[in-house]
Amino acid sequence: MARASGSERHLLLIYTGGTLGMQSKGGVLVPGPGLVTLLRTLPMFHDKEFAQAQGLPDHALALPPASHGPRVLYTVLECQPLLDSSDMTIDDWIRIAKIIERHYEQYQGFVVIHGTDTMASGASMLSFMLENLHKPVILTGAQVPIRVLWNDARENLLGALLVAGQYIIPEVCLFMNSQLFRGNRVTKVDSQKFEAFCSPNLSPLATVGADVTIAWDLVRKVKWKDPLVVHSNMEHDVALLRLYPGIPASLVRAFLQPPLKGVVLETFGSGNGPSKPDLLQELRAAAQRGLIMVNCSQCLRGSVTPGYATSLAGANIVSGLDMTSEAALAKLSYVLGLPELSLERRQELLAKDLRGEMTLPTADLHQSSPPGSTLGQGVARLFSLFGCQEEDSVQDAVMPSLALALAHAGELEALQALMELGSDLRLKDSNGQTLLHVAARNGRDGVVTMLLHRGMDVNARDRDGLSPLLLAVQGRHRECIRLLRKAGACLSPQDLKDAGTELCRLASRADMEGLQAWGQAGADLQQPGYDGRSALCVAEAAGNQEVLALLRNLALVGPEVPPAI
Ligand SMILES: NC(=O)C[C@H](N)C(=O)O
Repeated sequence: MARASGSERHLLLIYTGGTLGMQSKGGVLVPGPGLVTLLRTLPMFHDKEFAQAQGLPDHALALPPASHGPRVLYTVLECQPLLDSSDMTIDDWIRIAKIIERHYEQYQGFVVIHGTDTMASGASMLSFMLENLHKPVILTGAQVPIRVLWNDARENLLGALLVAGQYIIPEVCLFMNSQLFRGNRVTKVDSQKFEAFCSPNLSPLATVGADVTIAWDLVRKVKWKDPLVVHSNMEHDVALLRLYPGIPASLVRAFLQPPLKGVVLETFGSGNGPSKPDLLQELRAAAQRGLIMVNCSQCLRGSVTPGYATSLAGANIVSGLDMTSEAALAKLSYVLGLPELSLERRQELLAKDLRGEMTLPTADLHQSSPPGSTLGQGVARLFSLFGCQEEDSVQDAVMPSLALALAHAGELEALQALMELGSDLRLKDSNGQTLLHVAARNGRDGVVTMLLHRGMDVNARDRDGLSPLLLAVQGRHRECIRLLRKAGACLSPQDLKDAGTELCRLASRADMEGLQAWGQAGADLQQPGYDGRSALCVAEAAGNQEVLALLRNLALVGPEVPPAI
């Protein structure tokens, strides 16, 4: 695969099965092959013209351009066999982790199409298997197949591709119904509604509406120097046991027998269970045999706490705090799969927050905000997020949008800091506007000065043929016009011609400020408008002495600096 340019990001879309691509056979839904063929025919998933014009290889699909951010290209990898996620096992998730490992350097992000039934388990497993993840891995799926007219498949898939392609959220996530969740925090709560998942103890990492809102303070920080480690040695002999009122001790004993090595006990309320001596005795005996147990509540929200006499204390059970059962089982499988650790060390690891899967009681989530503007704070967060990493993927994906936003807001210092980090000065937004366009359009004198010092092309044109100078004139940003003119900005012959009609319009409205801006930019005040009359004629006909004086004055003084090109 060719290396994507700064304005493109290439993702791997791994299709494992699930309802999203299912077809009806004999009256029931079964995983269906050929998803890529369908995606190629849907304009929202493939911009054929762009692919042809760019000569993209056959395997690459291209999303249509988004309003901002890089173009997302993706390649589909269809797994064999495709599975209903109810048939998936730890080995299937290990296979997915290995696919990601194999293609890790080639792609800037990964989207995994997965059935929703066990997606929370899959996302949890993958989150522990993929240590030091630097790139987004987003699982998505659907409640209704993509081939059905009214479905959630298209929006889920498109949202997952866009988020993975445009933001560096270096976690295993789950995207459904416009929300991006941390993968090991979710659980499926609805078998029918599009809102199938909830993340009971952690807010979404991102929400996609008219805008994409990312909760950067929740996104996990990455140690960029540490390489990805894929843990494929997961323990299979782990299980979940849901307690219920009156559960017999004999049943618990039978369940906890070898080869079981770890169990997640799903307990009542804040981690409670029946305090019958025979039951507690079975738990203690299991712990003595070396069985590792984790206590997770059957409640969706809240945490396990040792507040009651019925809290199963003394049975050597690790508190799962606010973990979901899916995350706890995956964590057990991971921790028990780590080689050569003592039982105590494994229990210690289980009690730690390893992948953001649980909230430690002491965690201070309300750190004081850094000073400065909201945007400045965002940049500070980003800097802390990326630390001293050398990943060019950060520059490719985050920096362009951020730099444009900073130029727009006139955040000079933050923009300079971004430049030091290596942000590309030649970047453009989806309308082909440069940072200089954006700063000039918004009258950001400081940013314009800095960009001119850095040698930006002063006469660059956007897709509509507009230059920074024209945008500064339209905004009547006099200081920007002066700076640009001084740096050699000129109106083109076409600009000069088009200016005739605009000058007449301004003269008829006695818009002194507008006329001054055009005069300062070097417009020819004699230039006739569409009906052959010049601004001077218009002012004379209206008898507006003030406008006449201004126009004559401007005509006498002439353009300040270089003549028009
Ligand atoms: N909505 C779905 O994807 C359900 C399907 N049974 C699966 O998990 O594969």
